[in-house]
Amino acid sequence: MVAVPAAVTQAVDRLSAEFDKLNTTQKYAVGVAGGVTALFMASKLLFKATEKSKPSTFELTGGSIDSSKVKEEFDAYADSYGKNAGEGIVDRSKTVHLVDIFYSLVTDIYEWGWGQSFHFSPKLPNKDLRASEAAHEARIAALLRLKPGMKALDCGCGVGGPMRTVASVSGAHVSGITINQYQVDRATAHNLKQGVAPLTDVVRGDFLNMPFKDATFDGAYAIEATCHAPKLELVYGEIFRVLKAGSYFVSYEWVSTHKYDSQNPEHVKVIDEINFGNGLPEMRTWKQAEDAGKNVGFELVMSLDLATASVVAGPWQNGSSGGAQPSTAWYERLRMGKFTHAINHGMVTAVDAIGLAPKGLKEVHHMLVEVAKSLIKGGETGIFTPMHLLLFRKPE
Ligand SMILES: C=C(CC[C@@H](C)[C@H]1CC[C@H]2C3=CC[C@H]4[C@H](C)[C@@H](O)CC[C@]4(C)[C@H]3CC[C@]12C)C(C)C
Ligand SMILES: C[S@@+](CC[C@H](N)C(=O)[O-])C[C@H]1O[C@@H](n2cnc3c(N)ncnc32)[C@H](O)[C@@H]1O
Repeated sequence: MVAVPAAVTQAVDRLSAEFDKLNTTQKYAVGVAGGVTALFMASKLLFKATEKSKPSTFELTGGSIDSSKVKEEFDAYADSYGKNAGEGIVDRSKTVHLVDIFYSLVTDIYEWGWGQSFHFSPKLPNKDLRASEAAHEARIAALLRLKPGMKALDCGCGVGGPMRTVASVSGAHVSGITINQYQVDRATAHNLKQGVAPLTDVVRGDFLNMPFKDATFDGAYAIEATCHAPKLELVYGEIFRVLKAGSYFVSYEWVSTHKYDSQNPEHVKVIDEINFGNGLPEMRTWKQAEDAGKNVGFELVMSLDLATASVVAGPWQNGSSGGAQPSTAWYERLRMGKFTHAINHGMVTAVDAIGLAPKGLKEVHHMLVEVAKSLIKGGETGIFTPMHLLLFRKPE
C-alpha cells in the first residue's frame, strides 16, 4: 500500500464535501470545466510529443515509409547499387525515387545523432561546432547579398536547419524544397516552433522540375544536396530558370578533388562506399561541377574548396588564399564521434530486439556507421570534399 499524506486526504475530503453542497447545474458546470481542462492538457501533451526538437531512441521511425515496409525498402535501396567498381546507382532514372526512400530511412537518425542541419562545416578557431555550423550557413546569406523583402530558394532543404539561419540573419524570405514529405513536415514544425514561420515555407517537390515560375527568386542556394541529382546540369538548369537575372546561386558541393585518381582501386572503393551510404548516384569531380554551371548559362564567380581553403577561381586567384584553413578538418566531428556511434548502434540494436524500432532500422544504422568510416577515409586522403563552394551569377 502507498501511504497517502494526511494533508492530501484532508484536502480531498474537503473538496468532495464542497462538491456535495452544489446543486445539479453547478455540479454539471464543474464537470464540463474539468473535462475541458483535461482535454486541453492532453492535447498539449500530444502536441509536445509530435513537436519534439529531436526524436529519442524509442521514437526513431522510417519517415514516410510505413514501419512494416522499412526492411523491404532498405533492401530495394541497397540492391539498386551496382556491384562493379565505380558503378553507383545502376538505373539512373530511379535516382529521385531512391533518394526519397533514402531520406525516409535516415532523417530521424540524422536528427537524433547530428542535429537539424544535415551538412558538414569547417570548424572556426575558438568556436564550437554549433557556432561554426551557423557561420557556414550565414556565409550563404552574405554571398547572395540577401536583404529583408528578398526571396531566396533553399534547394534540397532537409529539415530546415540552414533556412532558419539564412532567414534569421538576412530577414529575407526563404522557400525550401525537398523530395521527402517527412522532411517537409519536420521542417514546417521546426519553423513554427522556432518562430521563423512568417519568413519561410517548405514544399515537397523534385528540384529537377520545380513548382516555381521563371525568375521568381533573388538568390538561391544548395547545401550538400545537388550531389543527389542524376545529372548536375538538370538541377543547375532549373535553378537558373527560377532565378532573376543578375542574382546569385551558391552551392556547397560534394565532389572528388584533384587528389582523386580514378585508376587507383582504393580511391574508387572509398568513393563507391560514400555514394552508397549517402544516396548518391555517382560522384562528380570539382571540374565537372564548375562546367555544369557554365553549361546551363551561369557565370562562375568563385570556386573554392572550403576544406582546404584552396582557391580554384575567384577574386583571390592571384596568390592569396580564399580564407583561413579550418582549425580542425571537417571529418574530425565524425572521427571523434566514433565511440558514440558504437553506443548508438547498441541502443538501436536494443530497441530493435524489443520490437520498438521498425524492422530494418538497425541495418540502416549499420550503413551509417560504415559510411562514417568511408567519409573519414575520403577526408584524410583528401580525395573528397563535401564543401566545394561554387558561386554562380545569372547574367543580366
Ligand atoms: C550531405 C549528406 C549528409 C551529410 C551528413 C549530415 C551525414 C553523413 C553521414 C551521417 C552520419 C554518419 C554516422 C551516424 C551515426 C552512426 C549515428 O549513430 C548518428 C548519426 C550519424 C552521425 C550520421 C549523421 C549525419 C551524417 C554525418 C549526404 C547524404 C549527401
Ligand atoms: C544532405 S540533405 C541536406 C539538407 C540541407 N541542405 C541541410 O544542409 O540541412 C540533402 C537534401 O536534398 C534533398 N533532395 C535530394 N534530391 C532531391 C530532389 N530530386 N528534389 C528535391 N530535393 C532533393 C533531400 O530531400 C535532402 O533534403
